[in-house]
Amino acid sequence: MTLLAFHNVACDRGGRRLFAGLSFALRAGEAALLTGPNGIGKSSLVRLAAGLSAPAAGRIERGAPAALAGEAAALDLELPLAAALGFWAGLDGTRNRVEPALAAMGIDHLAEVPVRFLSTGQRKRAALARVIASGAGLWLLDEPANGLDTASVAALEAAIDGHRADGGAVLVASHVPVALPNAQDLRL
Ligand SMILES: Nc1ncnc2c1ncn2[C@@H]1O[C@H](COP(=O)(O)OP(=O)(O)OP(=O)(O)O)[C@@H](O)[C@H]1O
Repeated sequence: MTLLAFHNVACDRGGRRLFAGLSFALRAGEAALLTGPNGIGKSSLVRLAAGLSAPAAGRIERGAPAALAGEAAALDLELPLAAALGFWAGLDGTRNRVEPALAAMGIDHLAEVPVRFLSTGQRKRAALARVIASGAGLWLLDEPANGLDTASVAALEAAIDGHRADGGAVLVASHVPVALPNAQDLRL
């Protein structure tokens, strides 16, 4: 089953063409690592994959719901962490996944701490826990290792491995090495 496919996609931003003719597909269990210099268009590609913007040319297919972890954590700063994640999980119908997601990212001890008190790395881990708890088949992770300590990068890698083993697919844009066994290499 194909979870994400780009067919001859072009992307324009601010009236400038960032890339064109891009085709790739992610099937169940697959991953792609997206790399390239600053400003080349990695985040723009991830936004296209999420359906947050439209391609200038070509076609994008999604075969499963997508969950995006980008620059902002998109969590209510005033709520305790578990409740902030629970808000999204409630919309996704996956409240039972919040606790295991917190544990997967090693932040279960912070469940009752308001999001505004979390450190940069803890917020990043919380944003990743939100994706893990979403139940979405397609994970779109834009610089997921930014601000993470070594143990948290390992936790992220383990979560990705588990998601792929469950038939999910993952697109990761990263400047920092993230171990993604047998991943497609997408270089912009
Ligand atoms: N809303 C926007 N309007 C106009 N130009 C934009 C907009 N968003 C991004 N751009 C431009 O599009 C280009 C690609 O940006 P993008 O964020 O996709 O790059 P990136 O490869 O993810 O970079 P980095 O490695 O620095 O995160 C940049 O030149 C950026 O200035």
